[in-house]
Amino acid sequence: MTSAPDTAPLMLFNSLTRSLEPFQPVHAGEARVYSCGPTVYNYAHLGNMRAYVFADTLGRVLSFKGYKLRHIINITDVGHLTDDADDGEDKLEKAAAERAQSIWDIARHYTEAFWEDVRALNIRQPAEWSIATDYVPKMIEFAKSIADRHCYELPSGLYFDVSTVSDYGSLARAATEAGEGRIEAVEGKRNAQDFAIWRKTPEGETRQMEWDSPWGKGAPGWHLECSVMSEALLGFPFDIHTGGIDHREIHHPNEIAQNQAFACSHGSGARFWMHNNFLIDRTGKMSKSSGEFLRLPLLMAKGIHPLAYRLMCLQAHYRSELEFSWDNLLAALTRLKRLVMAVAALRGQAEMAGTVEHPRLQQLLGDFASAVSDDLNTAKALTVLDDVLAQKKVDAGQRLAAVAAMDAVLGLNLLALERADLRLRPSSATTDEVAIEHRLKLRKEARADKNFAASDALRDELVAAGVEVMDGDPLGWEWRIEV
Ligand SMILES: Nc1ncnc2c1ncn2[C@@H]1O[C@H](COP(=O)(O)OP(=O)(O)OP(=O)(O)O)[C@@H](O)[C@H]1O
Ligand SMILES: [Zn+2]
Repeated sequence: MTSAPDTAPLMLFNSLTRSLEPFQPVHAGEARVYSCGPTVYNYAHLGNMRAYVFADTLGRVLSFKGYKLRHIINITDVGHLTDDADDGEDKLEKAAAERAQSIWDIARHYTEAFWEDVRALNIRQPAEWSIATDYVPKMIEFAKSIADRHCYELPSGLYFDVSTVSDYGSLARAATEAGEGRIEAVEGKRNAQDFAIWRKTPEGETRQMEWDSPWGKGAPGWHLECSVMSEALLGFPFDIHTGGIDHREIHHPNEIAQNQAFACSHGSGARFWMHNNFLIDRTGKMSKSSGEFLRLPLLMAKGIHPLAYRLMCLQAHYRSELEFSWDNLLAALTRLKRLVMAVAALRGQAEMAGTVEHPRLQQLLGDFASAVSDDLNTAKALTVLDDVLAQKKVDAGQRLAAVAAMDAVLGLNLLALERADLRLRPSSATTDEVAIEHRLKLRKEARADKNFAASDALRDELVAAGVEVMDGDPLGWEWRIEV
């Protein structure tokens, strides 16, 4: 392994100022990052996972730049309504009622499914997964401390008065104009954008999840949760708060308002607010509410390795919309296979990673560092990796060291994967590895006997079972992926 000759300052796009700013840590040598986590009422779709590939890449870049990373991702198991503003029902209560199941079972099931996707995408474990329901007592304390000066009570809950903080909604920019009408008209609200930080259980009803509070039985508001967990685990101000770009409009402005109220001397609570753009498909933003949506396990069932999706994300800039298409994904899979084969070949040539001394490689490491330091330009960084692999004349051990340093940022697991690991069996396949190897052996014998009719028939059988025979390729065969 080696450290990069890295002099480029880390520039990150701050949604607060809509500009690139140099990263200066609040605590010397450390980077504290909070990412809004999934609402666990359903499976995460590929779009949701883009948000965590982005947050993970950011964390990896911060580690690469030498900061000691403390990353928190929360799990929202209460409080997120079917509309991001104050409209609708709690997403988890709704799912539980529809399926006649306990909320706790639903939350556990989807949390575990989410964690599987996280592992499959080689997203590093955060320092903590903070579970919202574990923090309710702290949420009540937080709300109590700001209630007198910033909140008022209505029959439906405790509301935050957004006129009590300066510049409410400046993160969203358009919030004031778009604000009217985007929020359920609750009788007695002082401003259209005021939001519930505590929702009382309506008289005569019981909720599966409810807690006692000074404002009666009820549940916390979603925005309150992230303010409280980020403060409790990272302290105000911390360095970077991340989320999908939809959060720039309501959720994060509301978090900021609460943070301002709680700790007025620390501004918005975080120095940087960073947002990934959407994964879209032909119908627009991929979302759970839209019924059919793509999940990572579906890709795997089709025989596509999950890291091909990670690579597809890295090929685009996190602030650009990324259109999902099977062609795009299959192209990423092909690129991943090439990378894996090239690195496996290097591993075959070098016993172990050496130290990067070759000037060309040092220069490429510098280019890589500049690319990722330029607001996480992973697309460019990937082309630098290609360049390293193309330096056929340079010592393999040194190249391997450079690849290792780069893959620590890209997270493609290039030092461990073999091309055969990418050969995922599609669930539609009607044969297995043992039967395939057996047929290939028979086919080899038939060819040795010059029995080409038999050899062709065996090949056709394999094709019919979803297997491509690759004469001349060391791997010998591959699953055919039909999408
Ligand atoms: N299509 C998308 N592309 C990229 N990020 C997304 C997309 N949709 C949601 N996100 C982000 O995914 C993260 C997790 O979102 P969450 O689980 O709260 O989803 P949701 O809002 O309940 O569902 P929906 O997918 O219907 O919007 C958030 O940071 C959110 O901004
Ligand atoms: Zn949040």
